[in-house]
This record gives sequence, structure tokens and C-alpha cells, in this order.
Amino acid sequence: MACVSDSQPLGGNVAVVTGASSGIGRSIAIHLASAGAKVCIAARSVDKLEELKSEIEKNGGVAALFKCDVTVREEVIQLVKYAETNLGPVDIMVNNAGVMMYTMMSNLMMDDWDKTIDVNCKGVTNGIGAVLTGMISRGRGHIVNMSSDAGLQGFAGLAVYSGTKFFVEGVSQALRHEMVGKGIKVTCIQPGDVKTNIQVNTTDMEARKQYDASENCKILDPDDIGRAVTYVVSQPDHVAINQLLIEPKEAPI
Ligand SMILES: NC(=O)C1=CN([C@@H]2O[C@H](COP(=O)(O)OP(=O)(O)OC[C@H]3O[C@@H](n4cnc5c(N)ncnc54)[C@H](OP(=O)(O)O)[C@@H]3O)[C@@H](O)[C@H]2O)C=CC1
Ligand SMILES: N[C@@H](C=O)C(=O)O
Repeated sequence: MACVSDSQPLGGNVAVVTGASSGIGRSIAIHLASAGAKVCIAARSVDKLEELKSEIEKNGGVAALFKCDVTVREEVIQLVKYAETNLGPVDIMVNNAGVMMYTMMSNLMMDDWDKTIDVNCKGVTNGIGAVLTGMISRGRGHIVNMSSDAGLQGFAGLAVYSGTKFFVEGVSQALRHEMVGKGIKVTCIQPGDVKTNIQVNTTDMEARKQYDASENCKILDPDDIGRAVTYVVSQPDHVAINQLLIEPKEAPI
């Protein structure tokens, strides 16, 4: 590893961040880059990725971008190949891309259920599958999976979403055990409500009106999560922060 300093603890590292075109992923990419990591930013919205790449470079960071739908396994494999060719072997994989739609189970919005499962579950397994062999062969790597406090507790109005985050927790915990002795860390980030545009895809207003509590107190900023992820991946080699529950002070689960 090269260029490690107090201000750039991630110097020499290469990170891939999915769902980097907005919200939490965008902020994670910015924070990792300012800590010295070279970041490959991925999402479907190329215009937003280009704007982010420019911002990172303007601040002295290094970024590459790749258009990728995380539900398509081959595209995620190509994303990691692109990152490795252009930036180097991937040290940090942040499986952040996700969707959330408030909906009552009784309203049977099954297309929303399918989409949530595809992006939040398969997006994460595709991301893990794309980096795991390389990380094991190098004997180092950190996989950071974006869970939620809804991965620890089922939320009414977010039943399928909660289920997908429980899936992320289960996969991560089992993978962590499998990776003992192989040099690979697996972390779940578990945010409470964060101020992003994640709710724009909700069409079931009955569910949102009844269960969305994000207006009830000061919620988190994406920067709070970007900072937390940078902390998690900057620990000494022998330290593994396996879970990080980060919530608005006034809204604990
Ligand atoms: N906001 C919150 O309160 C919380 C959010 N989270 C989790 O944080 C993560 C990010 O959410 P947040 O930043 O809030 O939401 P945003 O809607 O702001 O960002 C979602 C990101 O995911 C990307 N994305 C969605 N679908 C796909 C896809 N099929 N392929 C590739 N990228 C995709 C979007 O990019 P594009 O559309 O360009 O592809 C976008 O960059 C999610 O996993 C979410 O569950 C967890 C806890 C709380
Ligand atoms: N805060 C969580 C559930 O309500 C989330 O947005 O993931």
C-alpha cells in the first residue's frame, strides 16, 4: 500500500461504490476519495456520475465511472473488471445501490416487491460475486454492504424492504464467518432515516402517510454515512467493524 498518511488513510486503496449517482452512495464516494482511495463510481445515471467524477477530481481525488445496473450480473462483473483495469485491484467494495418503496402488503403491489428484491438482494450478491475471487487470491479486501436499521427490525409499510435488508444481514454474517483466515472483512452499515431522494419511487401513499416517520425529527445527512463508512474501512488490519448502526439521535429502533 502506498501514500498512507493521517489525512489520507486510504491512500493506495481502490474502492468501488454502487449507487453512487445520488444520496448515500454519492457521499460515500466523496469521503473515500478525500481519504485517498481511488474510487470507481457506478450507477445507471451517467450524467450524475460524470458530475460526481468532476467534483472528486476538482478536490484532488481520483475517480473512474462505469454505467451499471446491479441487477444484471454480467454488468457488475464488467464494473469490477473496469475498476481493476483503470485503477487497480479492488480493495473495498461498497454494495450500496438500493431502492425503497413504502407499501402495505395488503395492497399487493407485487411489481414493487419484485423490484425491491432484485435491486437490494441480487444487487448485493452480484457485487460480492464480482470481487470475492480476486480478494481471496490477494488475501485482502473489505466488502461493505448497505443494510438499514430495517435489517434489524421489520418496519410496517416496509415489509419487503425490511426483508431484503434482513437478507443482506444474513448473507453478510455467513460470508464473514466463511472469510475468517482469508484476510477479508465484511461490514453491514445500518442507517436509520437519511435525507435522500429514496422515497420518490413510492406510489402507495396510504402506506407512506401512515408509516413514514422521517419528518418527525432531524434525520441523518448522507455525509454522516459517508464519514461512517470511511471510518469503518480505515481501521487497522486486525480490527473489524462488522456492523454499524447509525441513527438519528431522536429515532432509535
Ligand atoms: N435514505 C435512507 O433513509 C436509508 C437508505 N438506506 C440504503 O442506502 C442505500 C442508498 O440509498 P439512498 O442514497 O437513500 O437512495 P437514493 O435513491 O438517493 O440512491 C439510490 C442509488 O441506487 C442506485 N440504483 C437504484 N437502482 C439501481 C440499479 N438497478 N442498478 C444500479 N444502481 C441502482 C441509484 O442510481 P441510478 O438510479 O442512477 O441507477 C442511486 O445512485 C440503499 O441501499 C438504501 O436501502 C439505508 C438506510 C436508510
Ligand atoms: N430508515 C430505514 C427504514 O425506514 C431505511 O430508510 O432504510
